[in-house]
Amino acid sequence: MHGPTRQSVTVTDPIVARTRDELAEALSRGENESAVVMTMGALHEGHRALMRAARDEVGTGGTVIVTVFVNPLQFGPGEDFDRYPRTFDADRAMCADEGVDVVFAPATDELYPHGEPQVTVAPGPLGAELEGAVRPGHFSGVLTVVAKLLNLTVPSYALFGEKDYQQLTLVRRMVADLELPYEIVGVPTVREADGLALSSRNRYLSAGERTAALVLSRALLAGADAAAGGPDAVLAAARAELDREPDAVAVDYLELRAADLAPDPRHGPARLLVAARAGATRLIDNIAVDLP
Ligand SMILES: Nc1ncnc2c1ncn2[C@@H]1O[C@H](COP(=O)(O)OP(=O)(O)OP(=O)(O)O)[C@@H](O)[C@H]1O
Ligand SMILES: CC(C)(CO)[C@@H](O)C(=O)[O-]
Ligand code: BAL
Repeated sequence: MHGPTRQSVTVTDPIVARTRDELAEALSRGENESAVVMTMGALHEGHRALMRAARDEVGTGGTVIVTVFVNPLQFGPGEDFDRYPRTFDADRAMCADEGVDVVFAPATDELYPHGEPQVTVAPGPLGAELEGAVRPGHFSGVLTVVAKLLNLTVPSYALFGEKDYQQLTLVRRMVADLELPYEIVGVPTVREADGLALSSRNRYLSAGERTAALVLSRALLAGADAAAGGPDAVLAAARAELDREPDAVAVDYLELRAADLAPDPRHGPARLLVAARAGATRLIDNIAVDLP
């Protein structure tokens, strides 16, 4: 009898492209479909889910690209651009683990060689609501860099997490309104076992703030569970959960929107969204709600 044999797994390092020329050279090697996952680095299991979904889209013969770029254009003054976690070695290791083919990690002046761009993408009215109301200019910065990264990576698919639901919605709208030839794929939110949505910013939280932050997912679940009672019941149930611990977090908004984020949904698929600060850390989360 033979004992168990250990299967050896070969992990191939992805090509790391720092310039647009290196990216073009790396992409010229792949002949099949490609998929891109755009990130700001500090990768976690949510990003891993996006990489796996990307691989599912293109298969083993396709090319999976991960971009790592902390985009200054989407940060306002006083936000955390300077202290945003930069963990490139660990990020590259996760990409290798997931069989990612190409990591595009440009410096700021590679992507913005003429400084701040003169021509940017206007996100429309939704860009000034919810996150956009708290972070003016944020979605113009996001959509501008997403458009640039789409056009540099030229993927068949681009994957975005539902955790940033407004971002996903606006990216879909940009692609539709500007006739961009890319398919946008949304990926469900990955959570810790206790419900907290994974986020690179979770690492800013103290133990007490992390516990306090759990009120967000509890409020969303309470809201979704109350869907049979209609929109007012959803909001009341979520609000009651937040009010149970008034000092846990400082809520920026709790809103129920249609699935496309139009205001005041009455029936059908809707989305309950929340944003709050736990200490100095801003967190967002959302959940699907099925209104009768
Ligand atoms: N928990 C998650 N589940 C699924 N997708 C996620 C999750 N967290 C982030 N993503 C997605 O990963 C992509 C890159 O996001 P990003 O690098 O900003 O990570 P993040 O954790 O959202 O960081 P931040 O803390 O800055 O919000 C986005 O499409 C985002 O929606
Ligand atoms: C899409 C994105 C990578 C653009 O900088 C960023 O907004 C993010 O990480 O969600
Ligand atoms: N995850 C969204 C990017 C940002 O907060 O700037």
